[in-house]
Amino acid sequence: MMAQYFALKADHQDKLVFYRMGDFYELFFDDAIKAARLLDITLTTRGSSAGEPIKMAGIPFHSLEPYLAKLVKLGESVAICEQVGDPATSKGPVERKVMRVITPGTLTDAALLDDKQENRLLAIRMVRGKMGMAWLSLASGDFALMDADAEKLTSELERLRPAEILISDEAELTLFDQLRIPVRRVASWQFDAASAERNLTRHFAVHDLAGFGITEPLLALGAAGALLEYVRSTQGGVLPALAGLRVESHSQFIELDAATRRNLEITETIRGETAPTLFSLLDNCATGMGSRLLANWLHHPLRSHAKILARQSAIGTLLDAGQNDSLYAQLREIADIERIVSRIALKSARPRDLASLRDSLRVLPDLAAQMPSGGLFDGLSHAMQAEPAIYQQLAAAIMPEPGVVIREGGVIADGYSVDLDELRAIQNNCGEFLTMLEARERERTGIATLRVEYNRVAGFFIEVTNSYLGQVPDDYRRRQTMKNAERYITPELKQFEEKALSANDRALALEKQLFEGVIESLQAHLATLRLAAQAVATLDVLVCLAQRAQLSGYIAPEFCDEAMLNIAAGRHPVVEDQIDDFIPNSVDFHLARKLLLITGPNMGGKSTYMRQVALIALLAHVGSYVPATAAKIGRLDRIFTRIGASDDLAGGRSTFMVEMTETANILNNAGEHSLVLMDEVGRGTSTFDGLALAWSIAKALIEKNRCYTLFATHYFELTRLAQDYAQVANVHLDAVEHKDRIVFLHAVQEGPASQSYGVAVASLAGVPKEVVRSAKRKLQELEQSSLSHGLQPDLFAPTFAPEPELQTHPAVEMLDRIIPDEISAREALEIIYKLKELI
Ligand SMILES: Nc1ncnc2c1ncn2[C@@H]1O[C@H](COP(=O)(O)OP(=O)(O)OP(=O)(O)O)[C@@H](O)[C@H]1O
Repeated sequence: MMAQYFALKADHQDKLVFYRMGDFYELFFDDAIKAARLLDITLTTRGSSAGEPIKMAGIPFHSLEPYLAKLVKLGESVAICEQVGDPATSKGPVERKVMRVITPGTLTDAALLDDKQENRLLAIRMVRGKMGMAWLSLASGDFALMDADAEKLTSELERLRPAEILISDEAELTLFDQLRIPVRRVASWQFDAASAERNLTRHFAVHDLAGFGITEPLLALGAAGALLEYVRSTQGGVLPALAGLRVESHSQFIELDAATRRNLEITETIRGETAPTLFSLLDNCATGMGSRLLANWLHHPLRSHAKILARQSAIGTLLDAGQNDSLYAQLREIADIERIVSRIALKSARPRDLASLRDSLRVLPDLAAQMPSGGLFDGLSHAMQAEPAIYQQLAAAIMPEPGVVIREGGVIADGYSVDLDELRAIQNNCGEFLTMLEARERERTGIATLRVEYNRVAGFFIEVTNSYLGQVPDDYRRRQTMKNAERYITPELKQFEEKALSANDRALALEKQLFEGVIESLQAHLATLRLAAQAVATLDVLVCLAQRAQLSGYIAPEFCDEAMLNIAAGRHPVVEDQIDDFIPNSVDFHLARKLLLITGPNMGGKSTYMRQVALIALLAHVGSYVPATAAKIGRLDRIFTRIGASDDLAGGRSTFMVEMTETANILNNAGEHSLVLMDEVGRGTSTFDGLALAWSIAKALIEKNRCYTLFATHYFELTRLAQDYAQVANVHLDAVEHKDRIVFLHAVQEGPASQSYGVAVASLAGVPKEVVRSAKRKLQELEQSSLSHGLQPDLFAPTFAPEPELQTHPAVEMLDRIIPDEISAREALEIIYKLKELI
């Protein structure tokens, strides 16, 4: 048996092998040690191998799923090895085979998947500063490719949040080893683009991939090849039918780098929790498909105004129609068609999947009829009217409430197959037949005590007590002799016995075959069903956004081509949901006003204000309504944020290093259509360093990047930038003393903050009066001296006075004029003397 185990394990070195032995799955050797630790199960030993006791740990077969769920969450992969031979008849160990391979990125099982999250497998191929990415969500069938610059790796990982990553065994691992995502290395030849292209054209049965938008060589094709090979290996050697192939490009979406996705707390808080986030606030979707699509939309704000407006006007239509509650109620009745369809494609759908699909398809025409018309809705309605034949077939084939597993039967509806009905009738009518036979035989033979019975040993028989043996007819064949009676069988009873005993087995086998037939016939409709699923998800998200717009008083933002970002009385969607009196604030950016320096006390609301601007811009580009009274937005291509101090200790970078890396990314990439949020940049280092950096960074953003910038700072000295640059404006948040407490006003006002709040806060916090008094005196002194010397004279003037024009040194000028090939050695020497004099 161990030899069999070693042979199987050899093919699954990097996975935990669950080896079925009777009612248990056992793990051996290192797998056992690991599983015992991860699953908190007992580690034992049994027998020995190479003189060492064999380490072993096991779990009962019926509690497999929760253990799998736990392992997959921890990023482990599992190969499940079942007994496929019959223990009763096999000589030596029962034949075993790996029947299922479960890896974090290739899950399709409803029990192991998170309803609200896409589960993606991502393959990456890096070549000289570029990377090709291919990702597939096996549970939804979404398959996409993209080429990008290799430096976008972190932001892409943050955007796609894969559950598992494949890289070539030659790739540099350092890029990935800090990740908490399981990374699997596969042979580099699997990343071959040419064979991937051939495989894909064959898979989709197309001449070339131009129809998918692939007209030139893509690095991502190689990644797709490795990805599909891996998927094939986890799915028993068969590649499931893929829904299609998309090629994404950065230019479609507003770019958000990794830090920005985290800082804006789109689907995860900075601390890694799932709420409160923008997604947790907005997600009131009726279906898991809707929730996943909403998360996807939030991470992929669109650049195309036309596409945004299509979504926005659909939300407007829903608001006008006022039927959101009833649409929502209908959507609640729809199952996760998207995932069911993928399980159908993988041929792993269960009976209840088909029942849920049938029940959902029944609702769809009503839903389509109830939906408003025009715009996006026409396409959605069309997609929802999946061919009625699919519903009819499922309705005819599947029982209203089918059994959980096909092996136990009770799945195929009565009336679907004559043969099955007959087999079932035999089982159901067994008792009736026996009573009827008994009555008839009693009458025929005149033996009143004749009995027709069944037991497991003898099967069916007619029992006649010894005293009546003389009356037994000729067609009775003796089957068994008892003490006081004889047991007989007749040809009729024999025939019945055969039918009855095998009816159950045959019915189960036939049900399985019919069920597989239904799954097979659905293969032709996968695309239609997927479109229907997408349409439901889209409607769900639109209804959800419309409901939020109504509930929280959001408005439709306007878009234009001028350079502007104007939000009137905007609110932070998440913060406003959590507190009672949120103070709305406006923002107004245009060509002549591109950087806002925000000053104000701690807790004044600076971060909230900045984030709300970014979140409103983001929501607007998702197509949603936004929390404001009016908004007008010009072209936007990227959103960057540098907010808060977050240590990346695991990554070995200090707070300040993280801050500067993020800042460098902004300075290198922000353009005039970008929105940049800078929160207290420079505070991670000494005051002078920090101030100097903050100043230069702000200057670069104004002069070079020319982006829309919200720049919050505690360095009051920076407010002077407004005097130097017309595009800079100071705004501030204020706090006032009220009785014995400090009240934050949270309203953004023009001009720099007054500096005195620090002392006021100190006083309110109970700092002794004499210290406060002395601080006030010192403050006055400092203010006086800065007034007489100009702001920050000794600190700043030397560093930040405009740098004098560089004058070229005469020696350099002279050198510049020399043409070395045209001078003699003697002239050269003379020149050296002259140069010497010039220095
Ligand atoms: N516009 C607002 N209306 C009402 N309350 C607000 C508003 N803005 C912020 N707040 C409240 O003030 C708290 C502090 O806000 P925020 O973190 O934005 O301050 P901050 O100025 O960035 O502070 P720090 O400088 O310490 O980071 C928030 O948690 C929120 O409760």
